[in-house]
Amino acid sequence: MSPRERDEHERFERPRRRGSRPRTKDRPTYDEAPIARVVTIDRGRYTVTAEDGTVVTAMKSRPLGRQGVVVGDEVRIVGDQSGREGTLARIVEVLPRRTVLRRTADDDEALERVIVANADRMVIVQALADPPPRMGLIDRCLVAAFDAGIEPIVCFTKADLGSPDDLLSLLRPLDVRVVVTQRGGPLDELRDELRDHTSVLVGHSGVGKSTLVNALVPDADRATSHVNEVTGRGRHTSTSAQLLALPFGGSIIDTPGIRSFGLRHVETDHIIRAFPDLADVALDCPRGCTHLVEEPECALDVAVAEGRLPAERVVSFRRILASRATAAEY
Ligand SMILES: Nc1nc2c(ncn2[C@@H]2O[C@H](COP(=O)(O)OP(=O)(O)OP(=O)(O)O)[C@@H](O)[C@H]2O)c(=O)[nH]1
Ligand SMILES: [Zn+2]
Repeated sequence: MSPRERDEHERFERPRRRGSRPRTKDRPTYDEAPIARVVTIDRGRYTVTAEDGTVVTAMKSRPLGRQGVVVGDEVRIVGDQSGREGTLARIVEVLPRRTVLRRTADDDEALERVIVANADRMVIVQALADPPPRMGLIDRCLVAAFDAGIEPIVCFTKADLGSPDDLLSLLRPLDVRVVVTQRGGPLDELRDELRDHTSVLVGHSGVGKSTLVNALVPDADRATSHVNEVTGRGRHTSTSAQLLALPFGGSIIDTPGIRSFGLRHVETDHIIRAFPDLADVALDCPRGCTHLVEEPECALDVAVAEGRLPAERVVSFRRILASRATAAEY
């Protein structure tokens, strides 16, 4: 460690008291350490971008303890932030997360894992054919988005191979926005949805995510190889999500690692929040009502019978609720 680095170390590690609201005696504060964003993670090495765009490799430092750091996190870093090859900064603090996308780790495991932090939009990518679209999978992604308070949109790809009409009629009662794309086709509508947002892309292998990402971020490959220069590791060994800045504002987080969304942790209350009209009516439900079709006195049924709610909206909401219980793997 150079003398300059050591100085910086001490400056940030010395506990400081602030004004009238002192922190715990032994806990250092890093309020002046620069903020960076985690763009990808590979075997304990965190690639972060500083506010000026410098790409820095960092590791977790002791003050974090067992706290997780995920892609999309905003962190404070100390140490060498030059980004030069072979240098390593340290992550000393994770800033409060605005959103977290999580999943139950496994069906036989009660653990929840955070996948991505601070996304405010989820793009559910499904091909119209090859591989065939699966409404059940869209439903499960919607549940995950509603649970996390992340606004979902559905992006149907490969429009040259199939028609979106049937799926559109299934989605219409859910009030979810949809864009339809095809390779080489216009992307203006999708760009409008992504601009100035942090969007997490989910979808299984082969749906055309890379094709989309490359069209949206023309230098995505270059950015990836730059990361490789820094970490000295190959892209394909990583199962981490990766955050890419969009040239028109905002960023996207590609998630090759998401193979499944265990959804056992998701509570009905979290889903119904995304359906304000139903939530209003459900205030009249008996205590503990699950709002599922077998509930004898669910207020949603009463409202449908009295013409206060469209039946198809309640049916769609129940399909979403029920999708939590279906197989996690996709
Ligand atoms: N016909 C057609 N094929 C497409 C379209 N978009 C992508 N493809 C093809 O579909 C295949 C999968 O596309 P990718 O972009 O690699 O899909 P991905 O979702 O990134 O898949 P992984 O890389 O395995 O995660 C490739 O052969 C693409 O050329 C499209 O709009 N129409
Ligand atoms: Zn009910």
